[in-house]
Amino acid sequence: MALVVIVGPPGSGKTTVGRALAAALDAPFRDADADIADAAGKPIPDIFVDEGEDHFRALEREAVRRALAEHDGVLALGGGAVLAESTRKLLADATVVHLKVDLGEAVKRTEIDKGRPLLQVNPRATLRRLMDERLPLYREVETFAIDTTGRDVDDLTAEITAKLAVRTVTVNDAEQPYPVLIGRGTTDRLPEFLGKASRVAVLHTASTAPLAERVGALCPDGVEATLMELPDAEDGKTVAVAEQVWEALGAEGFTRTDLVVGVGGGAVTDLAGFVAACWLRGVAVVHVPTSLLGAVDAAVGGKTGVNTAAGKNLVGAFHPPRAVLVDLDHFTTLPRRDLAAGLAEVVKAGFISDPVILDLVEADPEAALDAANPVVAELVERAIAVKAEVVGPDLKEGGLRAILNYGHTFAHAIEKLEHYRWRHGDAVAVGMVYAAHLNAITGRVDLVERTKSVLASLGLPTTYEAGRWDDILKVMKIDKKNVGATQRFVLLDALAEPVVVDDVTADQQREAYERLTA
Ligand SMILES: NC(=O)c1ccc[n+]([C@@H]2O[C@H](COP(=O)([O-])OP(=O)(O)OC[C@H]3O[C@@H](n4cnc5c(N)ncnc54)[C@H](O)[C@@H]3O)[C@@H](O)[C@H]2O)c1
Ligand SMILES: O=C(O)C(=O)C[C@@H](O)[C@H](O)[C@H](O)COP(=O)(O)O
Repeated sequence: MALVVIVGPPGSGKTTVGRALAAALDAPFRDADADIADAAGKPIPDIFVDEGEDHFRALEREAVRRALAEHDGVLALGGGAVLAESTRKLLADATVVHLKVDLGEAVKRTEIDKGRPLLQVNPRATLRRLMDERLPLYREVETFAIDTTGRDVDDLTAEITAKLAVRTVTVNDAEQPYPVLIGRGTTDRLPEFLGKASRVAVLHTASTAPLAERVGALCPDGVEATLMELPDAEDGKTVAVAEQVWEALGAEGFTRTDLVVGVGGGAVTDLAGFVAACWLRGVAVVHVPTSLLGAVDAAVGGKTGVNTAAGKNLVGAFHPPRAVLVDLDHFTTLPRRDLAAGLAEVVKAGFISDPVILDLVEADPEAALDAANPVVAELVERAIAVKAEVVGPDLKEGGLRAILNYGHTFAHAIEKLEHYRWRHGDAVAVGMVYAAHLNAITGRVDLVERTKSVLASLGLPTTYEAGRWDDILKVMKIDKKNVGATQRFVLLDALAEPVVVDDVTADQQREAYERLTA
């Protein structure tokens, strides 16, 4: 395992929690204070008495340097170890857990311990001074912080273990690479991505209001969070709603260094990204997707936009986020139908690039529909990895990115004809069946049955109303992929071999519709 370092003030529980964490991770535990005492051949209070604090700090720097180089497991540092700049530099690349505790509880936890030389006289005042002095240094080195006040060791260990399991996919955007954090509790990492913001606009809907409150509360003193509630789903993805948000930003005096945070499904993150792209010609946006679809698709890649009378997503901008915090805990409140809709885009990633996704879903569709099942984490990470590989080199859809539109030509037509009342993922599911028929009709690959069966196993629709071909064709003719009057489709030459083609005839298109609706 990789090294995990525990820091924090006296009484925060570094040794106790460190030991429990090591046991939970089945990894060795090491205590830097014990190393110092071993090296000196006497207990730490005796070092303070005999040689003084400066000598102790020199021993500590060396003990920590050695432990960081040698140890592979959990390492607890003494409370003052971060005072050394050389130690803080060494911690820059490590995973550092900062244990916090409030003063009253720290006093209680330390008062019976006579092994703490700095706390022998006036412990409360001394602890307060040490905590005030060292807090900025713990913050400087922390990967994340956990408040231990009033909590038991098992509870703390479970939270730290979950936070350590966070995976990061980096989107190598040409202008500014950005991280997509995937795991449980990633929402709490927001403070790392505030930059120089003194104002944060948290955009959300009624369904994500409690979470938006929590996100606002993560902003430290000096950073003012304003919550802005949007109409739900596609009703929020309009120019009129964007304009209301811009007016609110103006009233707040929102500047170029301030930050927009989108907390919600794909509709919220699309709107939040669009608002951020246009305000002052571009301010930073961080996405906290709360739907599966938002996490695996909408929040990643920098496509932002609104719907207009002309069609779906026809007005928008490419505006990559500063970071995406995919918190798997949020999916547990998603209705099954919305989980399934998100899985439609996951399955799309399987067909265009990563067939292991299809194998996983086919092996156990019910597990894929259970937000608490570990397979969901794997599916999410795989789908995001597919998206990151595509949008990194091609933000503006100059070529490769079009493959992400597999199934979407027909899907966007359904969405428009249904006045955006269909779930996006449902429409994409039907669109992929249409694309599968086109693959077969144009002599490429026959994945029709596999497509229908994997989607149906998730409870997704695989067919559409008959008798609407003329309306559908009309909408497909204004698809964004088209070049002039030439329609372009994303098809598959084989599984995971997508291709963008411009020679699908009118008869083939109609035939695919007939087969879809038969
Ligand atoms: N920008 C892109 O690259 C991209 C990619 C895919 C989709 N999209 C867009 O994303 C939108 C679809 O996203 P969506 O499927 O998330 O729809 P959505 O945002 O409308 O959310 C679906 C429903 O789930 C609710 N919801 C969200 N999170 C919840 C939670 N944790 N618990 C309970 N309810 C919750 C919402 O309030 C909403 O009612 C479409 O507008 C689509 O065009 C954009
Ligand atoms: O990110 C992309 O590029 C995609 O095409 C992802 C699609 O899954 C997504 O539905 C996107 O909203 C479609 O974009 P659009 O440009 O076709 O509106």
